[in-house]
Amino acid sequence: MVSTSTVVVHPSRQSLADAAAARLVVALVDAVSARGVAHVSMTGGSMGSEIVRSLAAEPARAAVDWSRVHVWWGDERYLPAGDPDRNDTQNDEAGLSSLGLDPATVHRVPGPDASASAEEAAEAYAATLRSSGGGSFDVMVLGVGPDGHIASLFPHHPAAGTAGAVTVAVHDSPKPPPDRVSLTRECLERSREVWFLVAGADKADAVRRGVEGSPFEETPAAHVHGEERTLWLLDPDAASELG
Ligand SMILES: O=C(O)[C@H](O)[C@@H](O)[C@H](O)[C@H](O)COP(=O)(O)O
Repeated sequence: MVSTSTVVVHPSRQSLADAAAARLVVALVDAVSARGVAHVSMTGGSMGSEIVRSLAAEPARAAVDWSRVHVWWGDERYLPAGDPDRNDTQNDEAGLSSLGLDPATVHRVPGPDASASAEEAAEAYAATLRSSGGGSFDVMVLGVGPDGHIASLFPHHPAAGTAGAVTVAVHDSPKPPPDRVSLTRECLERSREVWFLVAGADKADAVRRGVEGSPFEETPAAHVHGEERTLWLLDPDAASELG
């Protein structure tokens, strides 16, 4: 059972980030009170850091028992730990490390300093997902590329259609850097809620295709839904081509 998409347009990029952060606080509080633990998957890209920056400034964040929150990433650039181009590094710099998370439940994808290949890193991340109760997320936060990619699942890319696995190594990514590790589509969908965070006129066509429908090979974002809810959280520019 997958949910239909709900579109929410915010007055600006900043209010999109702020509202998404507030929404995430409530989702995490509810998950911890219902199940004693919360699993959230964060994203790279500009909006991935914007929501973290807003979260770090959100007064209500104090309501979250961060020691019970597991943080994952929908994808990671295959670069050494601490590399400025890694998604987790950029999220750290935006304030992730100031939230009070337990480092043991911040699950970082191994880089070439801790694995022999992106394939080995993907396998290790999958093993962590299996052993840490991940692979079933309360919230899956995803940015969307101008081409309709999500995580590191790119249109017409051989890795995008990977089935029967929760992670995949991606090479020759059309968005640099070329080597990455990504959750697969079926893993992304093991989420109670999927939230697409999208801002900017350059995404308007991808948003239209994502919301109104397009083949997976052309628009992976159109084929990832939450089990309970799928939200397209947009600024006016990103929503500008919706009917
Ligand atoms: O590793 C990455 O590059 C991201 O995970 C990627 O999927 C990103 O979320 C989109 O490309 C949107 O990025 P922007 O919000 O910066 O356009």
